[in-house]
Amino acid sequence: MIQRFVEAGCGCDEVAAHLISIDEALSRIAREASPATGHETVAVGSASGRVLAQSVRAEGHVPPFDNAAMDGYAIRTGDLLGAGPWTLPIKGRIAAGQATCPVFEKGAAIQIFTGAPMPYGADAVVMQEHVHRDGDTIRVDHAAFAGAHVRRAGEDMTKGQMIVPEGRRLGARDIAACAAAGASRVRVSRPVRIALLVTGDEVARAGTALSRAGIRDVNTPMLFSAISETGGAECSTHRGADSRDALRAQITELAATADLVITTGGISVGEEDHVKAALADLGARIVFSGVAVKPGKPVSFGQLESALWLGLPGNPLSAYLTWTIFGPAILAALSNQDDWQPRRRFVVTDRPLRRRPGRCELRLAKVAGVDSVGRDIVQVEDATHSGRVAGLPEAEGFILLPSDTDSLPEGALVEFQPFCQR
Ligand SMILES: Nc1nc2c(c(=O)[nH]1)N[C@H]1C(S)=C(S)[C@@H](COP(=O)(O)OP(=O)(O)OC[C@H]3O[C@@H](n4cnc5c(N)ncnc54)[C@H](O)[C@@H]3O)O[C@H]1N2
Ligand code: MOO
Repeated sequence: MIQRFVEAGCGCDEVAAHLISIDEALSRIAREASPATGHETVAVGSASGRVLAQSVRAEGHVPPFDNAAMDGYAIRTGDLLGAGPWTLPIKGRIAAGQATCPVFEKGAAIQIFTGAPMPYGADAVVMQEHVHRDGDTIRVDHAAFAGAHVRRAGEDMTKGQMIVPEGRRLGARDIAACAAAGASRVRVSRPVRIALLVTGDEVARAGTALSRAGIRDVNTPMLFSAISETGGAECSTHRGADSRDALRAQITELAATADLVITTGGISVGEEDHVKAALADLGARIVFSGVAVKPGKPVSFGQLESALWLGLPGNPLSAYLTWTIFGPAILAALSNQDDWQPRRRFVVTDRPLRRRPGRCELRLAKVAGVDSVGRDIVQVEDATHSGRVAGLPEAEGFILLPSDTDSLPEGALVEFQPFCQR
């Protein structure tokens, strides 16, 4: 196993000692965020992204009965004794879904189709390609072993077997197993209620004309989509004004019903950055304010009454990357998901890298090959620009350059976090 050689995000920033590491911020989130209460029962087909609140066990054996794995003929291997070939009369036909089966007669065969129940007395299926059929008889040239092409009752799941444990955020693979186990409805945590408040007077609503100093709103659709990708949340979107009084009123209203209020923008040090001041006015408890990460330094987290608050920077790449690092951790805590952890792995760089040390730097990256010992080689951007998003569609994730690293040779081992985490 490869050991982590430097804690990701550790160390101090060159300008602000109050910045904490990514890992410290994640552990504060885990410590401070507790589950939003409430469960509900939903159809298994609609449960993608929801967190299971009650383990799913197999309600019966799966498959429930012995059945044919191939289209062919159900036979009794005891009838194929001595040297072949053997000729057997066909005495009946069983299709998948056919509940009443013809009685199997010793020395005979029943035509059978994939998924059809095995007739009592038969112990193997000979594929139709492996017999010569002539009217109502088949000629079998090769002996079959007992159990050939038969799927045994319970070979996939046995009655009562634990299939998906409580605390799992469900994806298609879990849903497949739940459905097979007979769980047509599942008990899940209620959706996390998120209010997304995007601030900035310069940010134009989608579909409106840009003023001379206006820019397109990236954060609203980007974060709404990122939240949907994780799943298990209902997200309302709101526009925030660049005014402390207005923000105070808006945040108060949103925090009254949301489990999590996410703000973007307005958390840096400028005179026009009013989000933190508004939260301070409201008596919010700040769990952290500033992380030694580049981009995304101002990212902040706290609690206001019963709602959590995640303050993301306005710069879209900063907002996206900090959401990717911290958002799923917060959603995991709120929805009682217990299998969440950052899925970082070690990869090697495709080129030498130089940078100014200070904060843990995130650089967009994509896997571009494999080295001679099987490690993924990632193609890394030369620099991180917090306001640029044109590189996002091609990126598969980002590497984390440790805070005290100023240069790395080509082929250096670095941590990589893929996008699309649940
Ligand atoms: N004097 C200093 N200035 C800044 C510092 C600092 O330490 N000292 N930190 C810089 C860093 S790092 C970041 S990150 C930003 C964070 O600023 P805010 O979170 O307060 O964000 P805003 O100032 O509101 O916006 C930053 C940038 O992003 C654009 N933006 C905002 N919202 C959207 C949106 N919905 N869609 C697209 N683009 C958006 C906004 O127009 C600004 O250009 O502060 C630095 N400054
Ligand atoms: O920390 Mo900021 O996100 O670099 O622009």
